[in-house]
Amino acid sequence: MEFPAVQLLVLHNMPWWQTLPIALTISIIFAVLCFYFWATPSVLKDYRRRHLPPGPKGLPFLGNFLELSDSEVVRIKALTWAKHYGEVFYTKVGGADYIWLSSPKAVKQLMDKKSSIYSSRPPQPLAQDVASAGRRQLFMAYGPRYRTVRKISHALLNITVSTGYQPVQDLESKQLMYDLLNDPGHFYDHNRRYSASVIITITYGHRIPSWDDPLVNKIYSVLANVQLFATPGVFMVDSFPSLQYLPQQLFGNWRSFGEACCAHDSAVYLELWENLKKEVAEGKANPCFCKDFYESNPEKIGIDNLQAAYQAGGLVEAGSETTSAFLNTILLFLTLNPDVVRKAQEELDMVVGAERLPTWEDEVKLPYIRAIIKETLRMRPPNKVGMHHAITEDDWYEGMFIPKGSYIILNWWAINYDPERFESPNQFKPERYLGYDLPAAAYINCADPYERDHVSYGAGRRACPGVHVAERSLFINIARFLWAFKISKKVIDGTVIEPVEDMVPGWLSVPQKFDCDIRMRSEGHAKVIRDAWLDVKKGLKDE
Ligand code: HEM
Repeated sequence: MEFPAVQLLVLHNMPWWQTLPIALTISIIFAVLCFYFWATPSVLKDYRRRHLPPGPKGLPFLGNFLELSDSEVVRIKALTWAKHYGEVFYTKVGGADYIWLSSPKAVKQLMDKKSSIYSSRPPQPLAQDVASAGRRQLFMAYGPRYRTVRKISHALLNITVSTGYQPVQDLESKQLMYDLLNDPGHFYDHNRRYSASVIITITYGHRIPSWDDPLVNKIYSVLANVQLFATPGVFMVDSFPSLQYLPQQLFGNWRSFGEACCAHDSAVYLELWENLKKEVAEGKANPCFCKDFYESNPEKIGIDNLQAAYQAGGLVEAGSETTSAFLNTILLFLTLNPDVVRKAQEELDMVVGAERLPTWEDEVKLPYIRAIIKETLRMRPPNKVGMHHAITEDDWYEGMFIPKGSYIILNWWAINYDPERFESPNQFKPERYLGYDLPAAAYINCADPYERDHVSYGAGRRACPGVHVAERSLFINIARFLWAFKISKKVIDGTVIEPVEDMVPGWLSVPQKFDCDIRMRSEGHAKVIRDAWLDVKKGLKDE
């Protein structure tokens, strides 16, 4: 036990300048420990934390960061932990508490019924404060500004207004079928063009007639930024928000990166917004959300120019890649499941016949098509992690303490894959949804949480306001696609090419490009598609 004493003696005999590095090291360790204890809640500071939900033990300082930082494996962990620890479990990243809601009941009781305190978003110094200049609705904390932007998006996307967008979706869907007929090899980008064109027409009043349109490049360059800075684990600062107070050089220069993203994204959105204002001034603006929004004088309700630009651009972000990812995922699952294609075509032939395209009026008579869409949403929720909300007050659930400020995660991988509700959950079986006669939007509000079809449109006050637009796009295109085309695995020189089933790296569940073979069912079907598109095209003044 004489070691410390010997050390002290040695230090004592050293000239003072030689003790400096040791003193510096000790000070840094002391400062880091003080910072950690200041930033990290503990049972010592709050005894109620003894009642936190159960969960996997994490490492000191890091908590469960390492297990949660790879977005490709989080969903597997999320499922395993839900099985092991139950419907509400706890993980930790640095000083942040993560509460995972893994049953329909917990989601209903907390996110839906107590939505006034479960509807914020966690702090994201990079993704929201710096890279989005605090203005992206999707990442915005609950508060007066959020309530204003939410009101705007709901006014634009509620069920009545959304019905008014059907002619836009009908027209774009006719072009999509025509493009698939003439160039089936590029189906992936045709679906993306469709989705971008619908939401850009609704928002800015301009179509995207081709995937090479320069506007698409601009918008997708913004989406690429979002995909990068929103992916958990890529930048430490959004997992450990208190790191924002330390020099950014220690953490990948996150601030400079965020500022560069913000400069780029703001320039894209401001240019679109300023062009729109000019069109309105010159009396040339087409009817669209931005025109009505600008004419309503957004400054009057506290929306500055940049917020207005992000409000419009944010809709395009939220509505384009999500919709096209699902269209492409459905085609992937159809390629892998020829029996499903056969059953869907039997239904379509019986209800629609071969002489005309399916329309929205057919939807109630096409339960199998609706079931295909629900089954895809169940199997591939829109992101790989789960949807993060944040709680703004302390709360309790069945004897478990939920501290204010916790990340509340809608664990859709566990809920949508629960074998008790969905037998053989890894199998694509649309039949399980026969009898679910309502659209997804109606199930979001159903009183019995176990009657909900899936949770892939979120929950509570943050649930997707674009659900009506999204569901109409998925229905009309999948019904028309299956009515018109055969789809199967590609065969080259007698060899069957298995389609890639993986998703692209990043946060969102976007399928990778994959091979499949798409052909017309008959010349009669091809003629209906050609006539439908050429007829609509005649009326388009911009082409
Ligand atoms: C299949 C397509 C889509 C899916 C699966 C989807 C799903 C989601 C989910 C899960 C959320 C977050 C919910 C939560 O935090 O609990 C969300 C938010 C949002 N979605 Fe969608 N969405 C889709 C399409 C659309 C479309 C087409 C639009 C616009 C036309 C849209 C607009 C929005 C907006 C504005 C938000 C932010 C809501 C907020 O934080 O207040 N979405 N969506």
